[in-house]
Amino acid sequence: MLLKFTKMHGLGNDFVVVDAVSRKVFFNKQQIERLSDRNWGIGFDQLLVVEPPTQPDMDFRYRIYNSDGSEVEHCGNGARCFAKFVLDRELTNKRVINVETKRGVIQLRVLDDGLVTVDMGMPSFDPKELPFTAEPSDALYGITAGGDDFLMTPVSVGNPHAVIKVDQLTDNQVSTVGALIECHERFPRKVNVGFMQVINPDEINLRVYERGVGETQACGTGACAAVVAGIKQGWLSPKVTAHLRGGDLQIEWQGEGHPILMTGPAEKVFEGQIYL
Ligand SMILES: N[C@@H](CCC[C@H](N)C(=O)O)C(=O)O
Repeated sequence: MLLKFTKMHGLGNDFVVVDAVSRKVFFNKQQIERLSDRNWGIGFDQLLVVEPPTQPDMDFRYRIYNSDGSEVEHCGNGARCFAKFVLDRELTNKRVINVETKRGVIQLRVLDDGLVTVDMGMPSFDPKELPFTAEPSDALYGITAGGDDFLMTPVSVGNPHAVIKVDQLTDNQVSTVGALIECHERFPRKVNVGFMQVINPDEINLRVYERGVGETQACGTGACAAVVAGIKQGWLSPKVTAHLRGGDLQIEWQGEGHPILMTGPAEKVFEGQIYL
């Protein structure tokens, strides 16, 4: 089968986006792994599959797969690219779009300047949500990886994140510690690992070792997780600029009972077709 796709990115976190509204498309794990390969396929961090809604009052459903073929609950940069995709393809003309995801319903708002604000839903600090094996606590949690001890905040923003505050961001720490914690036995469904350097209460530097992918240029849910973790720990204010390797995201969280808002860009790179 010849598959039409659009290559997109949000701050360098890259996606292949497929229209499964106009024509049904299904992928198995092996196909996703092959397509995601940067030498043998197209190359992407996540595959986004745009489908018709299954519930009334919803505009679309979209499914998200990591490059290792695992299906995930949520993707911040992907959500913004999804919004640009459905508008560019004229699958909708709405600028406020309600979307079903595996994590539940999210709402996307396309702004006049082309940026997209995503209502990412409420965070949860309950370790059972990630899941993470620990007793509930308001404090930081300790974890040992590679013989070293780290303090982290486990947080679910729909998908699981472990946020570690560091003084300096280093390549070695992100790749080595990130890979160890991603697959740590205390996270039975694995975890995305964020390394956050607090510059001041309104600004952070962040690198994320993503579950099922490795380090990416940017992670939208990772930025949300880092900011809400920083607010929860008293380090950050309610509106924060997150500097990622691929650029900046604006994250807002007014505290318990409020959703997280994420604003940033979405870009189309090219369209193509490939044999599945
Ligand atoms: N890049 C994404 C997150 C994609 C899913 C993640 N790797 C997971 O397994 O939960 C983002 O921008 O949020």
